[in-house]
Amino acid sequence: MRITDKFGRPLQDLRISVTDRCNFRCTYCMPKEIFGKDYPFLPKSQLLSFEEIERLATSFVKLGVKKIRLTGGEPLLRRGLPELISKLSAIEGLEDIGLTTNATLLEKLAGELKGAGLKRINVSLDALDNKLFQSINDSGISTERVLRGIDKAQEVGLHVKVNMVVKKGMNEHEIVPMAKFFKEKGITLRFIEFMDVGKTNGWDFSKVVTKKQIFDQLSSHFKLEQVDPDYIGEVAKRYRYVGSNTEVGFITSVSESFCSTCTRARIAADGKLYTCLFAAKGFDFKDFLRTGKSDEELEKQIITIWNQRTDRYSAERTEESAKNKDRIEMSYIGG
Ligand SMILES: Nc1nc2c(ncn2[C@@H]2O[C@H](COP(=O)(O)OP(=O)(O)OP(=O)(O)O)[C@@H](O)[C@H]2O)c(=O)[nH]1
Ligand SMILES: C[S@@+](CC[C@H](N)C(=O)[O-])C[C@H]1O[C@@H](n2cnc3c(N)ncnc32)[C@H](O)[C@@H]1O
Ligand code: SF4
Ligand code: SF4
Repeated sequence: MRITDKFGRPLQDLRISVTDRCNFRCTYCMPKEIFGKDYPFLPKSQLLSFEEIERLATSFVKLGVKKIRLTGGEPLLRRGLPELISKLSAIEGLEDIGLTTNATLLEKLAGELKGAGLKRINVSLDALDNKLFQSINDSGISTERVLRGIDKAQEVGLHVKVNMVVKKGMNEHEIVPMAKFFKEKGITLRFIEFMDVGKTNGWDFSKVVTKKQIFDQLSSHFKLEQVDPDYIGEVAKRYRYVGSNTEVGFITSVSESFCSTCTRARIAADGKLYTCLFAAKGFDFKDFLRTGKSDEELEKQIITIWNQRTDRYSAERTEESAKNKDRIEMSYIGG
């Protein structure tokens, strides 16, 4: 079945945040001043169980979802995650499962994840320089540990891409070193424009490094050619280093919105369904599932929500909306 929203955009991808906890305190995502020792993270009873996630995912796949991405918080902190991947891998009609992670537990878990049916993984790393990386993640974890996780993932046969958030004054000088390093390794690196997700990360237009600025830096070191998208609605704009098969990508939510082809639904850590990364309100599927609703009722509810969807936050972003509009925090919704 294929369902569409008010702008004719089909429902094709589902991103599921499996925990709101993280062992990093990236300054642009979970600043320590807000997410401190006393921060009220969700108790386990308020997270969807694996059975609940499986049930929801099965309904979404029936309604057209082809791709599921697990995220967080840090998804590898959720105990038994490979078990969830096994359950999701068995859903008929689901073509792709991905995981987005900070990779601190990847060296330990890569084999199990692969064994459970995971094929690809996106690792977040914002700098090679260890001091700088530690000042960004604010948790003392080293670049080396992330790189060991990446090596292990490749060793067990997971396809790896790397995500780098670029923020003015934070890590622009790491753009070229990161590109060189991952080009050598044959790993796709994607540069992400700093986004105004949530209300706690001190976002400001002046701190955004745009795709054009990043591209200009790269162009003085590498020759790049554009690559056509693999499918409509692909998040990253892709380029290839001329003469190789290695790619770089740009995720341009701020300078070039991609809302017109957005096919993504999101289930946050608290079991609420959001139809945009920048939404303020979600529909509580945890409560819905826990009050004994049938699969038919579940599917009807998803259809109703998707049919009413009009989200296009990035396309409409203004200084005013970025400052004042309420929106869910990144660590709940998972990017
Ligand atoms: N504004 C916006 N940003 C998005 C959207 N989807 C993903 N992103 C951002 O893109 C960055 C990379 O996300 P990933 O978790 O690696 O997922 P992906 O890029 O869809 O992964 P692939 O399937 O490998 O292309 C994160 O910062 C996300 O928040 C979207 O629909 N809107
Ligand atoms: C919220 S994290 C969750 C998964 C995992 N903890 C990780 O970092 O990969 C998902 C992605 O969102 C990105 N992200 C977080 N905050 C962001 C922001 N304000 N702007 C752009 N990307 C952001 C992260 O760099 C990461 O690639
Ligand atoms: S970006 Fe990922 S690793 Fe960093 S604080 Fe957010 S959830 Fe944690
Ligand atoms: S801003 Fe919202 S509607 Fe636009 S691409 Fe991102 S998630 Fe989709």
